[in-house]
Amino acid sequence: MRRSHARSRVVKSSKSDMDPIKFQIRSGNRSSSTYTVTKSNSKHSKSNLCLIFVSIAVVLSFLFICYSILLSGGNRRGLIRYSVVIDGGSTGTRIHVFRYRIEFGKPVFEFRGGDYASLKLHPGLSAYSDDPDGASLSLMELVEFAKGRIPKGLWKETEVRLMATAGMRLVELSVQEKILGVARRVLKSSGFLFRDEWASVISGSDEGVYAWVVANFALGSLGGDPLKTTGIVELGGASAQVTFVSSEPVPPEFSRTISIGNVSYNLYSHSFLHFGQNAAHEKLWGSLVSKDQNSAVESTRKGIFTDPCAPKGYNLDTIAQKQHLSGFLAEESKFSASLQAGGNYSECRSAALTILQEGNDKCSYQHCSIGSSLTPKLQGRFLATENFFYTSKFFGLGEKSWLSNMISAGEKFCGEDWSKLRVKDPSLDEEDLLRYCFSSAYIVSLLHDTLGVPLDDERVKYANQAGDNIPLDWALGAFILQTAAETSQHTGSSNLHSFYALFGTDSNTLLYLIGIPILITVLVYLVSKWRKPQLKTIYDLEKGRYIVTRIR
Ligand SMILES: Nc1nc2c(ncn2[C@@H]2O[C@H](COP(=O)(O)OP(=O)(O)OP(=O)(O)O)[C@@H](O)[C@H]2O)c(=O)[nH]1
Ligand SMILES: [Ca+2]
Repeated sequence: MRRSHARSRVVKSSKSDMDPIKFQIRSGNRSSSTYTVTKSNSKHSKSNLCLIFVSIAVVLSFLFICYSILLSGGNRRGLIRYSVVIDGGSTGTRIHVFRYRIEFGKPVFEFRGGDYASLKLHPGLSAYSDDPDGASLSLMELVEFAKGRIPKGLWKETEVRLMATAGMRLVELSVQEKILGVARRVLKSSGFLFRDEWASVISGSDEGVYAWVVANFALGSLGGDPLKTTGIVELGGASAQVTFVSSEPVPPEFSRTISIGNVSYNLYSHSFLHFGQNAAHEKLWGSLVSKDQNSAVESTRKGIFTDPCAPKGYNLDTIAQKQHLSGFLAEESKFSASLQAGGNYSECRSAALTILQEGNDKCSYQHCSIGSSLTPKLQGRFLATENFFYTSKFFGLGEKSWLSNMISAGEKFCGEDWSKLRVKDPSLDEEDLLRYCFSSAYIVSLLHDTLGVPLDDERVKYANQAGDNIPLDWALGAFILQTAAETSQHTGSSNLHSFYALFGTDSNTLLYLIGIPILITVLVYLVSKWRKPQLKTIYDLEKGRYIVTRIR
């Protein structure tokens, strides 16, 4: 844009060899004048340009890294995972919520504080045999408990599994499927990651292996020398489990092999269904009131049966009624007997042994221990969990010689008058208090009379947690095995883990390693922009003189 015969001169600023861009501006009635806007010279502009590119590139890479971390669930969250296991037990259903980290491709478990929470609701799933839909209420309450402990953004990648045990094994298959169907509906709509096959009744052998895994994880022997591992013997409500590394040959139906890292463990693992403490006690009562010829105890007078495992003065009518109503009695044996409390520990112990040996006559091995199953001679150290722990704690038994002290504690408790026992423990539910007489006899009969553990054997200790207060609950073992297997599958493919491996795993480190260089670059760039303004001199025709002006 330019006016005729106007003079236009272009003066290059002596100060810099910049290429001029010329244009004329008409301002009002004043004659136009020519300004020279000069581009910065190529050298200066090149350095600014590459500075701009560098800072943009670095800022973009920083954003990409943040984005990829967020995409994988956020920095700390990208390292954090959750998992949920529901234990469908005979006396109750317990949900376990686990939080863990992936570090260098390996899962890191803590099982305390915010890393672990559990809630148990009564009754167990098998109690809903007549009303399977009723099971949904307690399952939904358990799911809400878990949701309250997992960030909503992670629900869809959090796996939930329901594993039912002895209580459900005792229920007919068709009823099991109905109850599992209800559970699957609830878990499918929970918002967590769930597949139908993740709700099932697990085998007793699996339950024993999982209990063995958490015990040895807690003791730090998982992954080490098989002969330095610790066995478990677990006295549940409906079943009892025995799992340990056996150097004796083990028939295939009792043999389990698991590998941790490059170590293989050849385990004996078996769950004795119906031989849990509550189931065995029910069996005792059933044999007392039925006319069953091999009843655990003889009747004193016609129709009057004495229960040696009930302290004198305890009213057994409710128990007898319940046995009768629960159909525990064989059809042909009409309910005619009445029960009276005998309170005699040694008779109770021999009644317990009779129950433990039920089925021995059908033994197909060279020798059977419990029922018609084989148990190799126990070797190495053992942790005795669940009812072994609860009853030992109730009697205040120390670790030392706890098994032999169980006898004297049981003799005292069973022989005491019921009214005195009630006064001593008024807060306890009557049936729970009553169970301690049978339990003290059943424990000695199971470990010593049946499995051959010497009364003063210090290799067997009772416990319900180990190591760093890790609960000895088989559900934790199931979670450990499941997570370790999944993580080792995924580690290879996830470059994010190698990213963390490179930059370490702590979010602060990431921040420093990436954030500071960015900051420096941006500061350098900004300072460079704010350095003293680039000035240039131009000749103003109108004013007829040189003026100094700044480049934008
Ligand atoms: N005395 C006492 N017994 C308990 C306590 N908690 C659980 N038990 C008993 O310990 C046994 C096993 O506990 P859980 O594994 O929670 O019971 P469960 O899973 O419903 O039973 P199973 O299906 O046989 O494993 C059962 O006989 C319970 O009655 C407790 O606090 N005190
Ligand atoms: Ca259990």
